[in-house]
Amino acid sequence: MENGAAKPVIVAIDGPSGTGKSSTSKAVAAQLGLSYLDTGAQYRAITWWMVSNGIDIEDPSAIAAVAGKPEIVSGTDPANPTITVDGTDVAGPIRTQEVTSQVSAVSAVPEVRARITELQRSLATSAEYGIVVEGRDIGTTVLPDADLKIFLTASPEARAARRSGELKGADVHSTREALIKRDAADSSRKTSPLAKADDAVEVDTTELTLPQVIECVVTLVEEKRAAK
Ligand SMILES: Nc1ncnc2c1ncn2[C@@H]1O[C@H](COP(=O)(O)OP(=O)(O)OP(=O)(O)O)[C@@H](O)[C@H]1O
Ligand SMILES: Nc1ccn([C@H]2C[C@H](O)[C@@H](COP(=O)(O)O)O2)c(=O)n1
Repeated sequence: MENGAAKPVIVAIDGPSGTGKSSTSKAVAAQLGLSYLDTGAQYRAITWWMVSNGIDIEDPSAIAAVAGKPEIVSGTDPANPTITVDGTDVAGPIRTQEVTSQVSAVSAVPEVRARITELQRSLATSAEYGIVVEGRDIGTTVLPDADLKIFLTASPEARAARRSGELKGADVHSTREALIKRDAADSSRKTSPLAKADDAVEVDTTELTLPQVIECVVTLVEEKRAAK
C-alpha cells in the first residue's frame, strides 16, 4: 500500500463485460492505496431489489416510480468490497443469472441512473486518497473530470473464454452470445450508454495477462499522480 501525502487521484475504468474491469480496478486500487467502487454491483443491487419486490422489469415507469426506495450502500475497500440493500448483504444474490439477465433493462431507466450516479459521485468525492471507479459511463458521465480514464476492451472470444472458466460448466458459445447481447443493450440505451470517453486511454487486453494489464494501469496512474 502506498499513499503518503499524494493528492487524491480519481481513476475511471470503463469497458464492455468481461474485459477485466473489476479484477484490474481492485488490484490497482489495492496496490496504490486507493478506494475502489464497482458500479455494476450497484446496478445489480437495485435490479435485485426490483426483482425481489415483484416490480415489472418490462415497465420502465414502474421501475422509475420506485427507483428512490432501496437504500444501496457500497463498501469501497478493495480488499473487501461490499454491497448491501436496506442493510442486507446482497453480494451473492446480485450475481445470479436472474439478475444478470435483467440488469440492462433496469439500468436503462433514467431515474435509476440519476439515483445511482448521485451515489457514485458522493463516494468518489469523499475518498481520502482517491478512488478507482469502474463501470460503463464513468469517464463519459459520472466523473467527466477524472484524472485518468481507461477504456478496456478484449475480443468477444477472449471474454467468453474468461467467463466460461469462471462459471463452471458454462459453454463458451452461449456465454459469448449472452455477453454480446448485454453489451448491445448497454451501448444502445439513450441515457449514458456504454461508451469510450474521447480522452480515455484504450487498452486491448485480448493478448495480455491480468498482471500485465494491472501493471500498465498502475504505471498510467503513477504518471498522472506525479504530474498533479
Ligand atoms: N487479461 C486477462 N487475462 C485473462 N483473464 C482475465 C484477464 N482480465 C480478467 N480476466 C478474468 O476474466 C474474468 C472477468 O474479469 P472481470 O470480472 O474483472 O471483468 P469485468 O470487465 O469486470 O466484467 P463485468 O463487466 O461483466 O463485471 C475474471 O475471471 C478475471 O479473472
Ligand atoms: N456504470 C455502469 C455500470 C454497470 N451498468 C449496468 C450495465 C451492466 O450490464 C450491468 C452489470 O454490470 P457488471 O456487474 O457486469 O459490470 O450494470 C451500467 O449501466 N453502468
